[in-house]
Amino acid sequence: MEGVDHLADERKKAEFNVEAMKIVWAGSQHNLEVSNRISKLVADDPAFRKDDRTMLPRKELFKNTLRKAAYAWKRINELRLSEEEASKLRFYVDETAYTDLHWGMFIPAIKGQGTDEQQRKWLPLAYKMQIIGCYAQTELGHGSNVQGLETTATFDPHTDEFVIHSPTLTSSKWWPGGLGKVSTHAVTYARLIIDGKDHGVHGFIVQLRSLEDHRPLPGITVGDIGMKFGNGAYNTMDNGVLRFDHVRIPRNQMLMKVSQVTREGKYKQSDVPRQLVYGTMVYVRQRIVADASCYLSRAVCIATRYSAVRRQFGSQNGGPETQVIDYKTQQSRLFPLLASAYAFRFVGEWLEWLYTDVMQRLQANDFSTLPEAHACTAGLKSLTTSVTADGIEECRKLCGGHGYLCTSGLPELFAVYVPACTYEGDNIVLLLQVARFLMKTVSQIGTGKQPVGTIAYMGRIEHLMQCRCNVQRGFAELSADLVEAAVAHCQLIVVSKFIEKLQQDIPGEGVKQQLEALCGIYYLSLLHKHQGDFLATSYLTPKQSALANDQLRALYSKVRPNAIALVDAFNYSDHFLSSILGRYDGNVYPKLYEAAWKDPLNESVVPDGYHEYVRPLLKQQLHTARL
Ligand SMILES: CCCCCCCCCCCCCCCCCC(=O)SCCNC(=O)CCNC(=O)[C@H](O)C(C)(C)COP(=O)(O)OP(=O)(O)OC[C@H]1O[C@@H](n2cnc3c(N)ncnc32)[C@H](O)[C@@H]1OP(=O)(O)O
Ligand SMILES: Cc1cc2nc3c(=O)[nH]c(=O)nc-3n(C[C@H](O)[C@H](O)[C@H](O)COP(=O)(O)OP(=O)(O)OC[C@H]3O[C@@H](n4cnc5c(N)ncnc54)[C@H](O)[C@@H]3O)c2cc1C
Repeated sequence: MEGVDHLADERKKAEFNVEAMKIVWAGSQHNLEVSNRISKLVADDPAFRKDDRTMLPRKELFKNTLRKAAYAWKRINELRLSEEEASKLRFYVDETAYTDLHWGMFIPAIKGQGTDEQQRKWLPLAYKMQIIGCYAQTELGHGSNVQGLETTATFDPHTDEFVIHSPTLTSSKWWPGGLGKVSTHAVTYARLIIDGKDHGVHGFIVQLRSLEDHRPLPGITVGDIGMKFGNGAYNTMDNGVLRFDHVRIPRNQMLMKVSQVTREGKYKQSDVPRQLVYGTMVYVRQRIVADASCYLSRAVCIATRYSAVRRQFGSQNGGPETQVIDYKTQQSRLFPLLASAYAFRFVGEWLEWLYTDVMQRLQANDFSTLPEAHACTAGLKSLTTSVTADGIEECRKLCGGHGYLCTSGLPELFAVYVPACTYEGDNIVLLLQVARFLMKTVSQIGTGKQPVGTIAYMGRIEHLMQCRCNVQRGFAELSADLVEAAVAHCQLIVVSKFIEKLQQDIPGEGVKQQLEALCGIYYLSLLHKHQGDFLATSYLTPKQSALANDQLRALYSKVRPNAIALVDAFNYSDHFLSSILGRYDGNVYPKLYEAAWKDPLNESVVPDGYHEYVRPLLKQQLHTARL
């Protein structure tokens, strides 16, 4: 029935102040107010409709994305939205687009690696979208191994230019989002060659297309790399291929904050670590961690609401069947994901703080925390995206058969999210970076250097102090185990940041108690999952392990009556969730039934193709039957 809240009884069970929890989730009262206002703006505007996305053919889908991006930009200007509001608007429009790379990577790359003069020249154009940019690093032959990139930028002292060239097929740029059909410019990563000497990979601003007719400039071959996984999903993005045939750009289009090339062709390195060339990746990894909780919470919200609506078995004396959320097996799969969504929210907040702190230190030429920032952003990006991608798939299974329908919202959510495990650094490659950082720390403990920050605990582990380890020896051989150690290190960061959050003043009746329960579920479910390791290393006795498991089950019971309210606190509109199973009012069955009839296949009773392909078969059977 329309207008009836089928989850009303569930909402009445809540033992905490949901409005106060919304503030905790949003980060502040201000953030909540902005989110409410902007999400309503988007949801109320039919131009931002997205329920047809999985049905559109690629060309139509892509054109539709261009239309939405242009319309969003128009609204941002008409309403004079602040940068914060504009990025919220793009978030609620909820459609991956070339603008993600323009705002998320092209502009940050110029800000982070361009000189003041370069920023003054390029940023105003980019901010007004008078040029549109992408981040062209990955090639057909190399993505993870950035030092292995093959595109060249050769300095020509006669003309004071760089010649950008793709010497091999494998040097073709391959994957950059926004490149395929839209970008006019790209921050392009290429090997700097001066006088025959290779100075490694550097960033260059290269114009790709005419600002008049959008055709590729001479020497440029550019296009889209083709359909990707899933319907709708990431196919709204024009991931591209790009080749350069001796394309000339002025010398001042090399991004020169980290290193410079003079008019005479001298290569100069600033007094800053070379790794700052990778700075944009560190920034985006941090953003991806901050976003992981949004994707996971969205899937968890759908699965939790539907689990309260869905009933299977257990009817007593003709009464209603059991809500599937009451099965302990459902709880043991769902509640750790609910807890992870909150945990990732808080670690994301902390990482944002860490990143800001590192940037401030860099301004003051203090590079001491850069290795930790790299390890934390790389490791947490890997951990949170892996758990989130697996978690979305688990939520689909938690919704049974209906979870497989596109109208559940889960298939597209998974398809759009799962590449996060690969882009911005393959998750295993990133964990190997964390492992390297940990091994380096161990090797330094023996020399008396006291670890600080997220690795301070290593200084308190007795047997590590006796370790004498060489970072390279045995690293490759033991890399699979080291990756496990890196994951455990990142899990520890997440747990400790959750606990630190609980030490803060958290207003609102019952809010802190719910967060304490979720924190317990987060670490006890990890402990349960890895109990073999804890038992094998004698960090736990079998008795302690059993007690921990009892405690975990008790926490599931504690969270159960609050589950719906805990996902309501994410504050997602039905428009944003885009899921019949996750509807706020729980009115699932009539809406599923209604939606089926809207499928294009049901536009005619007899399908296209019947007369060519089905009818002849039936006729043949009639003929055979008569024989
Ligand atoms: C729809 C969903 C959206 C989510 C929304 C998010 C919102 C944001 C908006 C933006 C949207 C973006 C969407 C995403 C698009 C994807 C874009 C890409 O994939 S772009 C392409 C992304 N591509 C990739 O991510 C490629 C991944 N590969 C790499 O990053 C590198 O090749 C490498 C790190 C693996 C190795 O590098 P190599 O040079 O061989 O280095 P060595 O191993 O030899 O180590 C030498 C030393 O360097 C140190 N160090 C290393 N890195 C850093 C750092 N960053 N810093 C500091 N230090 C660093 C290292 O610790 C070591 O130190 P030490 O021990 O000597 O003291
Ligand atoms: C949707 C999407 C959007 C993207 N957007 C952009 C973009 O805007 N700009 C851009 O420049 N790039 C972009 N990329 C490219 C992306 O950054 C790379 O695909 C990513 O960095 C992984 O690199 P790869 O493809 O070379 O993987 P590979 O390195 O070839 O990985 C293949 C396998 O090898 C393993 N492996 C690799 N190296 C090691 C090692 N040292 N030790 C152990 N195992 C290893 C990996 O774990 C993986 O299992 C995008 C990719 C995708 C999927």
